[in-house]
Amino acid sequence: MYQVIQTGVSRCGVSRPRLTCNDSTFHPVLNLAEHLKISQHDDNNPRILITGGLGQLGLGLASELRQKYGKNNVILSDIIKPNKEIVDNGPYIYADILDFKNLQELIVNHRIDWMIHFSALLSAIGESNVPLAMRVNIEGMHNVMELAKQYKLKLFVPSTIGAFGPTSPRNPTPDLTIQRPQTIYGVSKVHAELMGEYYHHRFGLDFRCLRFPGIISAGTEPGGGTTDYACQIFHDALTTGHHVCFLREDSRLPMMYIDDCLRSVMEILEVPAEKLKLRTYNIHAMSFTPAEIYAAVKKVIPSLTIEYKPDSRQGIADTWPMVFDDSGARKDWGWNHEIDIDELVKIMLTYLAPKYGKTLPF
Ligand SMILES: NC(=O)c1ccc[n+]([C@@H]2O[C@H](COP(=O)([O-])OP(=O)(O)OC[C@H]3O[C@@H](n4cnc5c(N)ncnc54)[C@H](O)[C@@H]3O)[C@@H](O)[C@H]2O)c1
Ligand SMILES: C[C@@H](O)[C@H](N)C(=O)O
Repeated sequence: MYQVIQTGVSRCGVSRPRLTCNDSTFHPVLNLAEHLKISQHDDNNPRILITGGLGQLGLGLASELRQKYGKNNVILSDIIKPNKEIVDNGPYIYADILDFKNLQELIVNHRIDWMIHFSALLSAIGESNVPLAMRVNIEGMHNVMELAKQYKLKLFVPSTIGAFGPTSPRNPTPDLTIQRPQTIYGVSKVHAELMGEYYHHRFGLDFRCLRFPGIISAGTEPGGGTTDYACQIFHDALTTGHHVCFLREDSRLPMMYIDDCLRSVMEILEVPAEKLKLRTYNIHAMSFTPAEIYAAVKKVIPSLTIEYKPDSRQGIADTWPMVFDDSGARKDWGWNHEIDIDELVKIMLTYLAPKYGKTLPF
């Protein structure tokens, strides 16, 4: 009855097996809906589907959205098998963004109103498998955008500092400027920005896009990007006491704590359309180098040591913005970050210390 096929990738780019069923009486969507009771939507709130929801950002966003719009109105999806906690916390469903018909079925059966499109291969993983990155980041995004147009969904797609390249002004980088990225990740994100804006002007799609800095979180792992060192240094500070950094000490990049990032998504989803002068905005919080974050962590954990062993990710970082100009977002819809570098260090270490059985001096 069941067979194993290979499909898509996990967040680390490895092919994952998936079970399919060849029994024609078995209906995966309806049976799962019945099982999870996800057809019982709460009130008149929007019904929201998150793609790629088991990565660094999706779980946190689902939690915020569920608090605001109701648990059963927010459906997490991915191609990864969820653990029990994820399933207990609200509706979760399998959705491969390369499968147009399946996505269409989900949107119809669950009467989806908004879509948050998180599925992607990030910068470093994308360079290690360019054909797959093209499929997931470009073909998958086409599927999502076309369905959002057909079913008149509000669509949020994140972009990134990686959507800029060596010919862009890097300090600061404005909303509208030269964009000639040199990674497949960046190329696919510029394509998503342009397609979303085209669909908005041509078909009236309510497309909203924020360019995120490198996102730093403790509760979820980063998915294979160029900014991942800025998460890893906190784990190393509390375990081995030594961090091997894959970027040079002076590589300045824009960064943001996950709470600010998730709040930015919650806010942009609700901004009245007439306030949006752009459909793609930069958002900024802080900007630091490995040497600066090392010094900030070392203030709390003086025994921490670091060595710099730049690898292929250095070549990517060298082409990215150092500081984002997000004055457009601040002016048009009131964006404001809350967490700076010292606060970030305090939050990350406070969150992670119990996990590693450590006590902190504050
Ligand atoms: N995390 C950051 O620092 C950052 C910064 C800028 C922009 N973004 C963007 O935000 C979004 C979410 O980022 P993240 O850090 O959570 O990414 P992540 O790599 O942690 O998660 C991406 C998810 O996409 C899923 N995926 C891969 N192929 C798929 C497919 N065929 N169908 C469905 N899902 C598939 C993966 O299983 C994974 O769970 C991405 O679009 C990313 O480009 C993230
Ligand atoms: C910056 C962002 O898009 C991601 N963290 C990456 O490094 O690829």
